[in-house]
Amino acid sequence: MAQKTFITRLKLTDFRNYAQASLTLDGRHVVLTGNNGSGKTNLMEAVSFLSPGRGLRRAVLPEVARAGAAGGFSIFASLEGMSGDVEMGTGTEVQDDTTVRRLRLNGAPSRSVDDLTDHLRVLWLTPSMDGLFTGSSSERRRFLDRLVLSIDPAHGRRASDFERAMRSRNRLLGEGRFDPSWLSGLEQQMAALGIAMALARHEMMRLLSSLIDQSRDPSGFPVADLALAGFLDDVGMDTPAIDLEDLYRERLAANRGRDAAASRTLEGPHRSDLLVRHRDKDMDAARCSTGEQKALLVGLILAHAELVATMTGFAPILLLDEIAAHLDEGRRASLFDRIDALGGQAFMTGTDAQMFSSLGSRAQFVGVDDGQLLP
Ligand SMILES: Nc1ncnc2c1ncn2[C@@H]1O[C@H](COP(=O)(O)OP(=O)(O)OP(=O)(O)O)[C@@H](O)[C@H]1O
Repeated sequence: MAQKTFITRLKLTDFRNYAQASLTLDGRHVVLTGNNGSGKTNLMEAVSFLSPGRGLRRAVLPEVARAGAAGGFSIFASLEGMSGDVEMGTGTEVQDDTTVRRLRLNGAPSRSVDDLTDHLRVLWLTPSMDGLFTGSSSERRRFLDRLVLSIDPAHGRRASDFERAMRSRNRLLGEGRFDPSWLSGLEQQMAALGIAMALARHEMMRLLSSLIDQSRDPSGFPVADLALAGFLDDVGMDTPAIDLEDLYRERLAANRGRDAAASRTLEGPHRSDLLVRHRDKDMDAARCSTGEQKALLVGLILAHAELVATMTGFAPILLLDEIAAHLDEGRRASLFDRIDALGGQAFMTGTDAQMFSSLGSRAQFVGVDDGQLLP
């Protein structure tokens, strides 16, 4: 059984609609209830900032600090993490009109927010992800990359380095500078990084699919069949990585003219798509009903949380925004049982505490009222 990671204390300053707020937690699940617009999702967003990136809303950093606050925001958390007890402090500072993210671990400044992954994995599901299957492939790629990142933290660096090399290549091609020595260097980098990204995504799919196949889900969330498409579909990812790299590099070199005409690189991991099918209905997720899509997504997130727990040995922190809405009592109860069985700390929100009654003493209930926390 995976060990638990959990937050014991949280303190927010000038974060969204919170001027000052603090919360002491005892390791149980946390149910946040309150009216619309009271600050439930904001609190979850604060927890999501305890992982690299821009949080569960993919926020533009300057917009996160409380409107009217003089500087940036700050979040302090004490937690029992993957490397023992740790104090985390993160937030923003405004320097010369630029907002920069800061991180302190146990009081010492940290080089990079990526260091957060030494201590904690935070996964989330929010209503804004409801359109994942019908939305653009870029949203599904981002979703997939977040899944990969939680078991392979180097994935984020690979993806941003690939993007940088691709942008440079696009710029050279756009300016008509076909100098092979520059282009070859960039294409070499793109091939190494792009194939590493694609292999990491495929490995994630393989692990998640096998876990989904093995687990018999008593809560009845539908089984999803997962596949990747859109990059090197004609080759197959079981080809040795070195051959895949050579092949992709050769294709980039051969397609310079075509890419220059299109003003972008037409082949690469930036064009991949995650394909999800409802197994029992044998139907593309995008064609399933809204409720079925939501159920597929919940099933995927829970399977992913189980995978993270298995791979890291630590159950992740889960942020589940409005997860209980639209579920009947029986389904809700089995969902809570499955969340509980993960062995981690889950934060859940809803407007009505009654909806979470079957959690009983397994959860701490916290009221949220206009940027105030009422434990
Ligand atoms: N930077 C900010 N400064 C001050 N207030 C903000 C800021 N950003 C968002 N808000 C406010 O936070 C509130 C939204 O909070 P949040 O999304 O957490 O609500 P919620 O409790 O999850 O509501 P719902 O049940 O409707 O989802 C809104 O009133 C919004 O105006």
